[in-house]
Amino acid sequence: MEQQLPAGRRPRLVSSLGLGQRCCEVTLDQERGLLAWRHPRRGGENYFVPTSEIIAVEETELNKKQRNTGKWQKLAKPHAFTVYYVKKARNHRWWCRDVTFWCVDENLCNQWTQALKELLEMQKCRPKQLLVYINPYGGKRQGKRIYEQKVAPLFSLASISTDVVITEHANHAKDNLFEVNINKYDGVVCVGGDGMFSEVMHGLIGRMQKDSGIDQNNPKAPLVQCNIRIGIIPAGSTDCVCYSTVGISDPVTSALHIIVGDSQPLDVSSVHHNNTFLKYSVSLLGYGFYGDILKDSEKKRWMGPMRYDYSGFKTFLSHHYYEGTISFQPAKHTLGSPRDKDSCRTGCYICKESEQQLAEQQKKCGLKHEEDEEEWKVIKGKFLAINAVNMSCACPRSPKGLSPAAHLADGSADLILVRKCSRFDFLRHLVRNTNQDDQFDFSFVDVYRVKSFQFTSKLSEDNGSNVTDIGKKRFGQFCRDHPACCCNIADSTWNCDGETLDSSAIEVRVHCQLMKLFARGIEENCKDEAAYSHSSIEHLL
Ligand SMILES: CCCCCCCCCCCCC/C=C/[C@@H](O)[C@H](COP(=O)(O)O)NC(C)=O
Ligand SMILES: Nc1ncnc2c1ncn2[C@@H]1O[C@H](COP(=O)(O)OP(=O)(O)O)[C@@H](O)[C@H]1O
Ligand SMILES: [Ca+2]
Repeated sequence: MEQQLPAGRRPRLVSSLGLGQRCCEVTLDQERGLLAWRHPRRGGENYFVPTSEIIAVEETELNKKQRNTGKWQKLAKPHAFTVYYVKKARNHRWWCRDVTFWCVDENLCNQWTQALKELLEMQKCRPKQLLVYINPYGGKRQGKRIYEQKVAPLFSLASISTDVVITEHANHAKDNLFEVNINKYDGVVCVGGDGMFSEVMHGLIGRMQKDSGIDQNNPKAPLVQCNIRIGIIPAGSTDCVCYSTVGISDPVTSALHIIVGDSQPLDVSSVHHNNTFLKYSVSLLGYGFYGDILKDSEKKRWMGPMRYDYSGFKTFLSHHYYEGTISFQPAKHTLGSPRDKDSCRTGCYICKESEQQLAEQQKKCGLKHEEDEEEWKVIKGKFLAINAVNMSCACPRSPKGLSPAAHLADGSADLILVRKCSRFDFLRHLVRNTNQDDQFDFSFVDVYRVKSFQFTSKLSEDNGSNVTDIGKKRFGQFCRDHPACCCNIADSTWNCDGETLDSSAIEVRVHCQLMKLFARGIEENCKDEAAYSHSSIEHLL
């Protein structure tokens, strides 16, 4: 073994270790945090693992078969250690892989495990204690099984302790988050869909505001950032928040992002009606099409995730449009636009720029909210859908999302207005949400990047403040003068991250980076990475 100690640098371990039946050179560059080896078989394939992506290191006993076939078998009892690490596969999927190295020198083996364990200790962003909420009824009702079989073993491998709550009713997790000793935890994990995530987020953000004496009912209140990260183990029907922040909805991939302690800030919109707080939203706030789908699908929960296809088809055929006024403040602070060709990726410079602006603003005004005199744009019209998205809203049904260029943490939302058009045209727009074509390239679709907006339906304007009750009573009635015109005189419902809102008149404000997830955004495709790892290993070995 060779130890090089250039002045001011941490050592680098280079050893010839056993791997299976052969020998291979293994390098640990402690300064750069890289573990590398060349596989003696598999065509001499190079392996390159950043220590930030090592899950655990364990001393191991080689089993009898391994021992008997090893070339050192007759010399002495070998000593071995196993490294568990993240293996990146296609489509942003991560696996947990392991490799066992051995040698006859016990000291050498200890030196390796010590060095690796010390490097793992230095990863300060990794969680040690997590609070886990499982919705046993989300999606295909597999939440408990998914957690127990796929996630819990990984957490225990990574020495993470957990307190697990299996929810017994809706709002169980949210209410519980107001009572627990939250400072005990490095993060909260939710196992379920977007609705379950929304519940946990409301618990955490609400708890934060309560502890800081902030009144959530004040739409202008400067909210306190929530530094306890949330991890999402996807086990729901749409899993859009997970898919849009990780690139795939896969429980193992998400568990690994939690273990390595990733952090992804997220914009959160607050939704108010008449100075009353209604909800927060991180993904979709949808009126018209997506609101009607959700409302109809709630009655069909027994169908599982299929309910959205059924209700989607039904809602498409009904072709209702809604009249109303939407006013918004364009987001002038951010560098991007909704028609950009590039999308938000890990380390996104547009989101970083917003983070800097936020820090400067907080330095200047502390928690005080700056009075915002910026212009409002007003649009009146008949809409089939009004969608406000804080992130792309990519999900397995719509792989590039409802707004492919939306950013996770730039302090803005994309407001998509789909005006009244023919069924055929609307279908063309919908289909483009599911393929590579541009869903905004239609005369009846407008998209704006905004930092706040308000909506009032024509019905609320006509009836004054007690609109919601009237709207509810009239739901399902149609314009008497034109029975075939699909003009619905009732209101639609807002779909707020998979939950319905009780009011159609709403006031929405985007809060830049109000919370954080155990994620890193979507990574660029791995081709460049492979080239990088190849050159690095050439240099190392
Ligand atoms: C007739 C053809 C319809 C085609 C539509 C294709 C586009 C589908 C894009 C869906 C974007 C969903 C954004 C996320 C919404 C979730 O918050 C919400 C709740 O998800 P959950 O059930 O809690 O996982 N799901 C739905 C469908 O409203
Ligand atoms: N034990 C429970 N029983 C009934 N509803 C629950 C329970 N736990 C959570 N919920 C609620 O179920 C709703 C949907 O859950 P979610 O996990 O998002 O599944 P899905 O993606 O299928 O909609 C959430 O709004 C959540 O508040
Ligand atoms: Ca955003």
